[in-house]
Amino acid sequence: MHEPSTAVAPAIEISGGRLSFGPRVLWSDFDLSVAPGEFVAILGPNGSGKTSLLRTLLGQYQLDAGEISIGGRAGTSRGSIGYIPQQHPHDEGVPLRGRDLVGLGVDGRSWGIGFRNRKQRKLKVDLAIDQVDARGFADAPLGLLSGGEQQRLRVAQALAGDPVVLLCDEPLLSLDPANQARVAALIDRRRRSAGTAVVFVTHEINPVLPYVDRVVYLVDGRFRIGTTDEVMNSQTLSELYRTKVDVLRVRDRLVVVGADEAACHGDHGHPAMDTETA
Ligand SMILES: Nc1ncnc2c1ncn2[C@@H]1O[C@H](COP(=O)(O)OP(=O)(O)OP(=O)(O)O)[C@@H](O)[C@H]1O
Repeated sequence: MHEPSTAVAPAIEISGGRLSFGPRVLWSDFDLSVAPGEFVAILGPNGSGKTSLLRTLLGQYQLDAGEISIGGRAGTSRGSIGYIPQQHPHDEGVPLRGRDLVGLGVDGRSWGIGFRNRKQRKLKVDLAIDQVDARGFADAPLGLLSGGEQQRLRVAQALAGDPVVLLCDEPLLSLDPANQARVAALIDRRRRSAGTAVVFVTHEINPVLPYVDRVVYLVDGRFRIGTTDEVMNSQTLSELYRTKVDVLRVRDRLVVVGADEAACHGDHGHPAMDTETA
């Protein structure tokens, strides 16, 4: 497991956080401190508030109560956060090259238009492209690239601004297993080399299992935060889902049995995790 540093300010600190929409409280009394370089997976059934947690960190949703700081500074500051969305293929007609997409991540950091800054901008873009091994296709039109190639460029875009925190919203969805492994490894490499804290929303923990330091598991207003072993066990998930859930380790994968049914029959309305088919 990655050893988080204790000497520096947390990359993310949420204390006493509460978020609700009308009468629905997604979570309250939520305390989470994420160290630089730490990899935190956010799990839970559909509608449990995973994306809303990311949106709160992005400053798009305001807490009803509690406080957030990023990199030791109160509030959320867009410049210190990188964001990787779900994989959505770009249309073939999109008039952007991969390099242009990555450049948008650099421009978010307010580079000027002078000659020197143009040169620095190009260096930054090249570096980000190299970090995801995308030099071979970065100049091709985005719409002609595979889903995995596009997603690697989105990782580069999110990292181009040297963020303190990298927020990932199911970035492996609809990628094939080889590309899932590749994108997950890229994110892991970055947090180890640059101390970027990673908050990774996912329905499927297995592709990131080797990298996860801690899990935040949300179910219907309840949550548990701990190491993978502390959270991903039969007792803890049965308590969270309020029904019998079994967590089995099969080779190097986790198989969760019973959570899908619990989510379908509970208030959540949709299946929870697809690890049963893992
Ligand atoms: N802006 C909003 N206004 C009202 N309700 C919202 C808003 N954003 C989210 N919600 C509600 O909050 C709940 C949690 O949504 P959220 O998208 O965070 O869940 P999730 O765990 O990410 O789900 P999924 O796995 O389906 O992506 C849902 O019931 C959703 O309808």
